[in-house]
Parts: sequence; structure tokens; C-alpha cells
Amino acid sequence: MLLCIRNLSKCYPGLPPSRAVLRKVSLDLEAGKTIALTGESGSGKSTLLHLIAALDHYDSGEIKIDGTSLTGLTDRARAKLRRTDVAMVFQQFNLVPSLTVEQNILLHASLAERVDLDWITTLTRRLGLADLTNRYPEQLSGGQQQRVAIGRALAVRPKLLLADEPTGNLDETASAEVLNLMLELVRKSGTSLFLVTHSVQIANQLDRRIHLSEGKIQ
Ligand SMILES: Nc1ncnc2c1ncn2[C@@H]1O[C@H](COP(=O)(O)OP(=O)(O)OP(=O)(O)O)[C@@H](O)[C@H]1O
Repeated sequence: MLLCIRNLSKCYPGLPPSRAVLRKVSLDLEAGKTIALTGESGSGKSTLLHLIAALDHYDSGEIKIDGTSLTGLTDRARAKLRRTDVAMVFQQFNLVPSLTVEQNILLHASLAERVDLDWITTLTRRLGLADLTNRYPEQLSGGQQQRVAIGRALAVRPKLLLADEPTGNLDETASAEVLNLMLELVRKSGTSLFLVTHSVQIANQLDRRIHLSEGKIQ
């Protein structure tokens, strides 16, 4: 199992346990599979994603990624996990404005010392960015920026891609295009995808769909 979550609970500081955001959440995701997480605004979707990305700490339970438990990992080991095994794509693209498209795509792969130029060329072409490599993010449309972010995330060939409302800032056409490309490329690279979305239509295109409500998976 690539991702294994057991009895995961999280309550933000200052709130009583009765106001916990996540209450004994358990779920599994197999290698190479895609899963969509839906839920009302404020139901804890981003919180769960941040815990899987080792960006925040849980109170109890456990998350294992490819057999490695996040419980008790040092900050250094958590940072390494985020550099190599787990990549993220956000609603706000989060590209580095002072770097070109090519430099943005290479950024994480270079930091992880995992530059595979053939794979990066394949990604760049398939994402329709081959003629835009010398442009800066501000010279791109929203859909193009998100395609760069997907290229940057997949360039390291992560085991798991976490995507938080990746098409939330795009119009319908760009949204469908970005989603299709993301699904095609995660399948091609054998990466598992954990996607947070408000859209049932998008969720239905993934292998599995789960819903978070009142801190529990329904
Ligand atoms: N750092 C924090 N400190 C305290 N409470 C927080 C913090 N981050 C989130 N929360 C609260 O936890 C709950 C879940 O937030 P979260 O962002 O995970 O929800 P979400 O399902 O992703 O929402 P949305 O769909 O609106 O993005 C909300 O009630 C939010 O106010």
C-alpha cells in the first residue's frame, strides 16, 4: 500500500477535542491509483492533505507512506520526504516569479538531485509548454501556470502527488484540460494521486472517491 492512514485525529491548538477537525480517519491508497476527496468547505480536506505532506503534525493515529511512518520522523526526514516522494500542486500555482518556465520545472528535481532530462522533455512537450520555456510565470495564463506546476511536481517522479483544488482558479475549459493532463501524466509515471476537489464531476473521473464530513470519511 502506498498510502496507509489509520485512526488519524487532529485538533487545532486552543480547541477542545470535541471540535477536532479529523476524528479517527482511516484510508488506503494503492500505488499508481487515484483518489478524490470531497467535502464541505471547512470539513478538513486541506488539513488532511497537509498532514499527509508532513507539513503539520497529527495528534494520534498514523500515516505511512510506502511503509514509512510519519510518526516520529525528524524535521530533516520530513523535508526529504517532501523533496523526493511526495509532491504538491496548489490552487494558487505557487511558481517562483523570478524563474522561467524551464527553471521552475527543473527546480524541485534539481534540489532532489533527480534530473532526468528525457522525462522532463516528455513532460514539457505533453504539457504544451515546449514553446514557453523562456517565459516567466506572469507571462502565462492560469491554465499554463498550473501546467508548469504539474510539470515541476512530476519532474521528480514522486510516489504520491497531492493536489489541493488544482483547477479551482481556472475556467471550465482550462480546468478540464489541466485535469486530463494531470491524470494522463500520473498514470504514465506510476504516481498515486490524492486530489482534493469541490467538484463531484471531477471526483468521478478518478479511481475512487471519498467524502469527508464531521471529521470522518463517509
Ligand atoms: N491553523 C489553524 N488553526 C486553527 N484552525 C484551523 C487552522 N487551519 C484550519 N483550521 C480550521 O479547521 C477546519 C478545517 O479547515 P480546512 O482548511 O482543512 O478545511 P477544507 O475542507 O480544506 O476547507 P475549504 O474547502 O474551504 O478549503 C476549519 O474549521 C478551519 O477553520
